[in-house]
Amino acid sequence: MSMIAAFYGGKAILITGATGFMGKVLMEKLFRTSPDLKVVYILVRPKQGQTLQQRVFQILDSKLFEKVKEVCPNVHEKIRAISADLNQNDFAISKEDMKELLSHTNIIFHCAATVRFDDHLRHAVQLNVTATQQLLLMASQMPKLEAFIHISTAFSNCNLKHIDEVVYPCPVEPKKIIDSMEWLDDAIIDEITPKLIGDWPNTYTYTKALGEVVVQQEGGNLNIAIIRPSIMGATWQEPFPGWVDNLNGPSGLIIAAGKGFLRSIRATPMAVADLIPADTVVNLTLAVGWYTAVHRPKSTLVYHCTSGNLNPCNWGKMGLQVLATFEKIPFERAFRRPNADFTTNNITTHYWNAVSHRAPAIIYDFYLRLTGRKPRMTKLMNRLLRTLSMLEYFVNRSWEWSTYNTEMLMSELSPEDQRVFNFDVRQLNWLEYIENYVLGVKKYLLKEDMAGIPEAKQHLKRLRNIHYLFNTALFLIAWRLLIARSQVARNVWFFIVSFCYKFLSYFRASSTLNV
Ligand SMILES: CCCCCCCCCCCCCCCCCCCCCCCCCCCC(=O)SCCNC(=O)CCNC(=O)[C@H](O)C(C)(C)COP(=O)(O)OP(=O)(O)OC[C@H]1O[C@@H](n2cnc3c(N)ncnc32)[C@H](O)[C@@H]1OP(=O)(O)O
Ligand SMILES: NC(=O)C1=CN([C@@H]2O[C@H](COP(=O)(O)OP(=O)(O)OC[C@H]3O[C@@H](n4cnc5c(N)ncnc54)[C@H](OP(=O)(O)O)[C@@H]3O)[C@@H](O)[C@H]2O)C=CC1
Repeated sequence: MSMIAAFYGGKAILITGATGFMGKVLMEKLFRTSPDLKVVYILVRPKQGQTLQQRVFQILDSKLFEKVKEVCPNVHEKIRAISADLNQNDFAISKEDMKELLSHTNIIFHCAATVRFDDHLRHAVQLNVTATQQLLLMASQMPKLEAFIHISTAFSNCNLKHIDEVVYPCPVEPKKIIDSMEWLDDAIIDEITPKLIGDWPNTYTYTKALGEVVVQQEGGNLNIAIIRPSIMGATWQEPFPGWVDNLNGPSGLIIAAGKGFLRSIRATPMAVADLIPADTVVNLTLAVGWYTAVHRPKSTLVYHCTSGNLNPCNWGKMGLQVLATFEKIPFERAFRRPNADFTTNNITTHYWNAVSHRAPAIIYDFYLRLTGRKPRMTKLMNRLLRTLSMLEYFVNRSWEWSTYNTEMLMSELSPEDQRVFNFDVRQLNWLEYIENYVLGVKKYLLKEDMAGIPEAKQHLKRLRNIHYLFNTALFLIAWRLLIARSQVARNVWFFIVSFCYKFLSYFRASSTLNV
């Protein structure tokens, strides 16, 4: 019997960010392994055109929850969606709901965050720092609370090269940042943002670092742990391989490459691609929840959920495997044949962006205009280039994350828990994982049917022929223009033609002799 699964039985669990990528995988695993848990409270913000219940049903109706519905048929009764907006005071939770949360909650998993790299500092601070502070305050009023698990990111200290499992101080105290956001106007915040974030690459990683400091400073007597996942990718094994439902991290780029839009990316092939499957993160998170509640460590422990130091894979290997998978499992209606490459300096990056990204987009938009349709490719391409420029920081550097706490926790688990809540990335076969990831992107993100693969392959063959035809025509036109203008080119041309003629004459003469 799994001790961790048994621990969550009968518990009231509060999850923020349950409608997000990690939150869904976390809920799924909780219900599948501890169907006898008491209730899962989820803080959900109302979305235009969707009630809270509709949002919950949409999640439960997805393929991700198929197994859960078998082991926990009354799962919908155990999820209690609470209307909440983490941007508001007291999260805009009603008095009755707040009372219920405060009096019942046993464990908190704080996953909600803004993960946008380019978010305005005010918004990023509000969600990633102030909301964390407010949640801690709520937690301190929960008499039955056993553990508070805060999800951060391994990149919260990406301004360092070697990162230990400790909370690092920030140059400006989070409290001062929170205060200043209250009275500074947007224009001034825009102006001081680069100075404030200093050597952090974006507001996301900076505010996640501030969030950790808040957790450490304001955790009081709570049993707290911080988990730092690296780049969360599709599921590895559970509930099935390849599940993914948003475009963050590599997923968006896999689509862009598979559809033929992405032709080159500025990346260092040998840099470590620190991907971590979402189910691995969730297994560690649940194990940490158990350990923190049962063993009550004296200080706040930080757990790195990374792959680089235990089972490293680099971007070169990952990119090649992604491309190899497109050969077997192509995406439908590709714009061009998937064929991307890495560039390593500014000049080649600009060159390939112009030749392989912007030029085809302009040509295609021209064609759309000619055929009376609305041009859209240039806009899409500009968006892709903007995304690439934001991700570049992470694919041209390597970091070392120590994993002492994570390894310690692994050794604390019973063999059964090590199996059921497996977070040992040494067992991960990257090539297999990446193939399943690409397949998952096709099935769950693009919603493409596997039956369409032969047609997709045919389409790619047509694109290849068009590509050859286009290149040949381009070469002939260029050559013709060159010959018209340059004596040297003419001489080369006559030399080639006479050489070919002589070769053919010789070949014909020798074949006649043989007869
Ligand atoms: C020697 C060998 C050579 C071999 C060569 C082989 C080369 C092969 C290459 C092939 C394949 C490539 C695969 C591997 C490459 C991997 C690169 C991976 C990079 C990973 C970097 C991760 C960084 C990790 C940091 C920390 C991790 C975390 O803690 S948090 C999670 C990370 N957060 C994110 O990823 C969020 C990023 N997104 C944003 O910040 C914003 O969305 C944006 C700034 C990118 C865009 O903002 P914008 O306002 O313009 O748009 P938005 O409103 O958000 O969306 C508009 C439309 O664009 C779609 N969208 C959104 N995000 C993405 C995305 N990441 N990629 C693509 N498209 C995206 C969105 O859905 C919208 O679409 P519509 O609804 O249709 O309008
Ligand atoms: N994805 C990754 O690669 C990594 C993620 N992380 C961390 O893991 C955690 C989960 O990330 P992930 O699941 O990918 O993120 P998602 O963007 O998929 O999910 C974010 C969640 O936060 C919720 N949320 C955002 N704003 C509010 C608000 N104002 N009020 C209430 N809820 C809100 C979202 O709700 P809604 O559905 O309404 O938008 C959603 O449920 C985050 O803390 C992130 O920093 C760490 C490392 C890597």
